[in-house]
Amino acid sequence: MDVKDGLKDVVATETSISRIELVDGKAILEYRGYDIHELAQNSTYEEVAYLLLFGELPSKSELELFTEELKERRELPPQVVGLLTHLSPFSHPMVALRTAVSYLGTMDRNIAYTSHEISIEKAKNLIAKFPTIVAYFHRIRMGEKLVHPNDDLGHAANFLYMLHGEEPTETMVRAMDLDFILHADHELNASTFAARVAASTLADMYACVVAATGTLIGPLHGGASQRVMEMLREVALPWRAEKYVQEKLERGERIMGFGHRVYRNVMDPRTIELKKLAKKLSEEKDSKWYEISEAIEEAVRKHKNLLPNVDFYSASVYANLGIPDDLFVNIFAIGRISGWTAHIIEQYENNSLIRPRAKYVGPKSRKYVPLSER
Ligand SMILES: CC(=O)SCCNC(=O)CCNC(=O)[C@H](O)C(C)(C)COP(=O)(O)OP(=O)(O)OC[C@H]1O[C@@H](n2cnc3c(N)ncnc32)[C@H](O)[C@@H]1OP(=O)(O)O
Ligand SMILES: O=C([O-])CC(=O)C(=O)O
Repeated sequence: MDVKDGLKDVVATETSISRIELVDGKAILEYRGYDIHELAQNSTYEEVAYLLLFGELPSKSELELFTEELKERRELPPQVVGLLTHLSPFSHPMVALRTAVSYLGTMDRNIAYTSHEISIEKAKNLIAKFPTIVAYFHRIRMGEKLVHPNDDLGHAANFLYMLHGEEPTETMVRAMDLDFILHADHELNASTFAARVAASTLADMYACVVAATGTLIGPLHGGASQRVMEMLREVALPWRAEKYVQEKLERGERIMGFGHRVYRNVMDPRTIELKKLAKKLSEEKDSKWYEISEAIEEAVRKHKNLLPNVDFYSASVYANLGIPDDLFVNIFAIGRISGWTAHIIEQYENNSLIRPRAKYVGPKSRKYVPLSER
């Protein structure tokens, strides 16, 4: 039996949602056939979420309808708000998010149905409610009054408004929107795979999304950006980056926000966009985080020849958007929920139970010893 540790390079399914291809030392990332750089430049998160769910870019009227539908679904049932107020304020916001998702499932009479129409309804509901859950939990734990969704604002602007309690600037809105677009999908990453494993048993969509959120929080996946921010704070000054990196590598420790299972020695196309965004925000807000990030990037390239991944420059972007460190992974989830739900639907519609084999390496054929003789 051949074992592929971590399923490295194993092609486990077919998908028409996103494509990653490495060509001549460059990476291509496309959502439904559209290049990520073009989407980053021209699109909005609502449009990208529609594209991921339905496979095509929406017409003007389709986009207007979809945007309206999301707005109508933003508010949380009072029971979910009640749940959030009962959680420990010390709970990680990602744990609160997955708990709220699970609770939403208890309120859905159609929970067990996996038909296309019903699944699309659930997906719209989750995409619309994710920002509200995150913003509400944050305000509740801080002892602040809830700021309800504002129908005059788009998805990204409304999230920042609910979080901070004031309307964000044009630059902040564009930055948040772009960040959501860049995080919306990424082929068979660990959290999407977890969602698809759950979906392959025909488990309900809430269960699949709980599996995905539970997987994203890990520091080797979406949880890395929070650790990147801890590192930026620890380094504190750009000139200290090189020594910090060198010593960390000498101790055999990993530098968070670097390395990638698929983009090995190839720049993640999202990092290119996020770095530009981080630079732009640093010019308008605090330049410190970007400058430290650049110094760390240079040092890691020099001492380990590793490239930054999507989580690296996200950290300085979020810091300049006034987002607390422990909400970083939730921001990732707000973007990724469209991709997760699209993958869950794709799995339901072309399903085969995901159940690989394991090579057994423990002791074999042992004789049972009665308790009294042990
Ligand atoms: C959204 C996302 O999920 S993006 C990834 C976010 N995660 C992180 O940023 C955490 C830090 N990065 C990592 O731990 C890894 O790069 C992963 C988990 C992302 C990918 O890991 P894998 O594909 O399994 O690569 P693997 O762990 O085999 O590493 C290959 C080599 O690079 C090294 N390496 C990989 N990433 C790092 C890192 N961040 N810091 C230091 N060394 C690293 C490994 O030590 C190993 O070196 P060696 O060959 O000298 O032993
Ligand atoms: O694809 C991966 O392994 C991790 C990643 O970059 C993502 O989920 O965005």
